[in-house]
Amino acid sequence: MSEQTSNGRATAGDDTAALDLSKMTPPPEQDDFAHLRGTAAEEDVTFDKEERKFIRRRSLALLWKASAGVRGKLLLTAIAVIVSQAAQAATPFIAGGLAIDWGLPRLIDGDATGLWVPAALYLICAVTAGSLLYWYTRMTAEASQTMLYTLRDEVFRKTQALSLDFHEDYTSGKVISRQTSDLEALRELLDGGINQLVQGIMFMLFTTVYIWISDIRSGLVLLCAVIPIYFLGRWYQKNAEVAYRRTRISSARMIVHFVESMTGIRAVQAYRREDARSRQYRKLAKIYRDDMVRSIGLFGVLQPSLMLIGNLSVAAVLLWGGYRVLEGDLGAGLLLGIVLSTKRVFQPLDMIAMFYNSLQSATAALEKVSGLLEETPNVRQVKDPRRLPDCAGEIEFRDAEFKYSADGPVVMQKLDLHIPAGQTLAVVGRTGAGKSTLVKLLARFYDVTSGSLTLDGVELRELAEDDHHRHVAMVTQEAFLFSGSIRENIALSQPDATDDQVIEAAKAVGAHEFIMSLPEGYDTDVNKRGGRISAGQRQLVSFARAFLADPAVLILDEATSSLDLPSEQLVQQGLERLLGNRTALIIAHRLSTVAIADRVLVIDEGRVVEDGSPEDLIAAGGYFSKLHSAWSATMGS
Ligand SMILES: Nc1ncnc2c1ncn2[C@@H]1O[C@H](COP(=O)(O)OP(=O)(O)OP(=O)(O)O)[C@@H](O)[C@H]1O
Repeated sequence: MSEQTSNGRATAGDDTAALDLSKMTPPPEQDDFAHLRGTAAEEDVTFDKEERKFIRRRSLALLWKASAGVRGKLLLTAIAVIVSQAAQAATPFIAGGLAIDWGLPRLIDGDATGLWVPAALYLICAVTAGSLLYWYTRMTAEASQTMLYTLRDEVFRKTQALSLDFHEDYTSGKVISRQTSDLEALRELLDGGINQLVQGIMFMLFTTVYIWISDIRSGLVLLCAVIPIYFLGRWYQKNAEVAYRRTRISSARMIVHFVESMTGIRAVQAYRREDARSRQYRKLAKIYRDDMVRSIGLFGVLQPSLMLIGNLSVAAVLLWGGYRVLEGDLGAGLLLGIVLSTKRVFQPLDMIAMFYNSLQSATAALEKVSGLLEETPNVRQVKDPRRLPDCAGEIEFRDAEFKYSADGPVVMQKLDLHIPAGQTLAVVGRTGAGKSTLVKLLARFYDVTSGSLTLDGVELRELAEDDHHRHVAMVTQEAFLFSGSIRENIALSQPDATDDQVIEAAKAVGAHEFIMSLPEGYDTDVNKRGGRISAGQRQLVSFARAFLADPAVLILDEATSSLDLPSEQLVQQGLERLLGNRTALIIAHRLSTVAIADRVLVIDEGRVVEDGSPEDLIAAGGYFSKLHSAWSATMGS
């Protein structure tokens, strides 16, 4: 099917989807966590132990997969961080223990080694730490940006691939929130966080080791500090996990509301809903603000508490060490080194706490992103699809039934319908009758729930996706135009089309004249001033697009009253030229369209209630006959 209906669905054998977590999902009957799969539990805030484990595993699996191309780099970075931090942690001991206790007496005796040995060692450590810092900062940036690129790409690919039913529930606002604010939270973690963490831990580790080697009793003081730090960490983790999950949910709700208000700006302004929408937005923004304040508040407790523990430890080391210096048990230089190190050993805690903070935020974001990537499209291509190189356009529904969801109502009752190749079929019926559902099945936005639907005798769900794309095109009511020139918009279905082919298609549907009257003709940008075109002109561009695609079957969701009479006539002529001798299904809202149809199908409550030529149905005096009279009356005929 041509682009206009294409939702780029994923195929079963799609290997480019390296991060597609749905491939790891067991069949539902063997799945203990079916209720957490995909985006199902996205709005939940608390989980039991097993559920949390499952969600964490899924998030880590995603990170692991996203790191596939950069694991070597990450390992090298880790080694560089370790060496650099070891060098940096050694400097207070070179300045203290080595320079003062060992070097100074020698220097006083006139021995220059007392000066240059500590100086050279200090220089080596400083240069090593500095140059490695430069190198691993770059490496981390490269690795983290590569991972984010992979994730961004995958979120885009996945959301495009998911079937229409998913998007009808999930809304574009949520997708935008996943793609922007969630990935941004991850960026913060990957960009600086991990680096800081390894750096901090290593620095603390080496400094602690140096302190232990230099003086075991001061080391013991440090060990005591670990106990309150451990409990503080546990407390923070438990509370921050829930708090940050809440912020992801409230942030997504805020973005959804924003996107809806902006995409529906015409309706908002037409119905004067600006104030109401603003009020609602303010309410959601306030919830988000409060959630953020709560999570930052937790961090506000963590950070000063860590600082307090650090300062108390320094005081204890200084006090105890000072007494021992007085007793001649400890060198003054060494005490200086130990105190300096003890003070420094707690410095990275600040950084680690920050990391922990961004980790909690990123974990909550990762949970959502990994859930999205675990979703499976309902409409998929089978493993060995059937090919249909040439298509006449014969369509057959046999015993076909359809429900939008397993527990929902039957929207299309057992349908038997044969549409011979080349026939123009107008589908009419009251609102909610099931007209769009019928054509959506043919466009394969959904698969029939039972029975069969074939194109030239080939079951649609077995048909190769590209063949379906080529043979079936849908022109939607909205006639969506993408940013770019008119030429690009027409050539959307056939990017390799020559300029002559594009012009020929435009001429065929009667769009050439108005295009030539635009400031830059076919090169006019549809989103720029002067490039803005009317609803009828949009329809003509989309007809030209469909004409160029040259499908065997054309589906048309006809525009309703948005057209004035001259535009309607223009569009009508374009439509007739577009139809040619293709098979066409038109959801008809106009008398003129019904007049050119070979056959009319009246649908009511998911059933075909009338089926025949327009003349026969008018003569029969049923629903169509009444509709026809009503339409004729409004046309003044
Ligand atoms: N995505 C969906 N999920 C669940 N039910 C749906 C969905 N889309 C449509 N329906 C239901 O299916 C029925 C048929 O809808 P459909 O859109 O096919 O009607 P229609 O004849 O095209 O109406 P209209 O002329 O107003 O566009 C309606 O009862 C509608 O509520």
